[in-house]
Amino acid sequence: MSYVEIGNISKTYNKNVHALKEISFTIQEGESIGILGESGSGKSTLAKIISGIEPATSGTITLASESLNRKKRKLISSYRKKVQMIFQDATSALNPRLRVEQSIMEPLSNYPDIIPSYSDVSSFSKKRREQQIVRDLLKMVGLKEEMALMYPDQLSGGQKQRVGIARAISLEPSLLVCDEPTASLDVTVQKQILDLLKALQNQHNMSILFISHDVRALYYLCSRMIVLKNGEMVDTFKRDELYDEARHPYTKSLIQAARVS
Ligand SMILES: Nc1ncnc2c1ncn2[C@@H]1O[C@H](COP(=O)(O)OP(=O)(O)OP(=O)(O)O)[C@@H](O)[C@H]1O
Repeated sequence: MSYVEIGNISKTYNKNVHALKEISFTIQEGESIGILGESGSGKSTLAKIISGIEPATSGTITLASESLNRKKRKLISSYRKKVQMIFQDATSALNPRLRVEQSIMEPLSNYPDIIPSYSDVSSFSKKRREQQIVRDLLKMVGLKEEMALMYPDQLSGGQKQRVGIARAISLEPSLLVCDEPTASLDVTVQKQILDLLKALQNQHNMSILFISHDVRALYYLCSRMIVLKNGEMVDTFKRDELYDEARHPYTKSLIQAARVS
């Protein structure tokens, strides 16, 4: 059975904007799936629905055989712990008044019972435990320990995105939803972030849903891709089928656009 099952998800805004129409697909444990589509195709809407941030108008989401039932707060809370999201704009995703260490600890403070498996902290006092967890997470995302005390405006775009990733993986999610996390970064930093996501995915056997309009980023990271156009799923294929003749004309036009840009 698939780890995540998305069944006929539709989303309508203001009664007449059909942002998503009957989207269905599955994600296996440890798999990285790419969602490709131009601006307005429904990518962010899908990301928010799968992350549990926004409700779908209709359809179902199942994670490890458990349905996302938005009417039951306990289920929503357990779902949100397992599915974390990182955003395109790392600056607005971080509270400017919080130090890096506070931002990183924020999600874990909502789940005080969790002792993360990446830190051996069970016998520590609360303060020492938090310091050690922050230290371990900073290391995992390739940031120096000293950065724990900095504020977001003292960090580069790539460093902020790494802090966002540290926050997101702090709860050891099974699924990480990444909504264009590299779009506002320069090319070399983009590659570093993609490499970081790849490494974390391998270390933690995490599934990744990576949303982008950048065919090259998806090709680099994802083993399977889904193409959205005007809220509809028009194509789906494995990574090595990207350049096949059988691709939907819309997919071909996105590939062509990536070649010339
Ligand atoms: N809160 C909202 N209220 C009304 N319409 C919305 C809302 N959010 C999104 N939409 C509409 O839904 C459609 C899909 O938007 P969405 O942001 O999901 O696209 P996208 O593929 O992520 O675009 P981009 O790449 O530009 O971020 C668009 O027509 C958009 O205007």
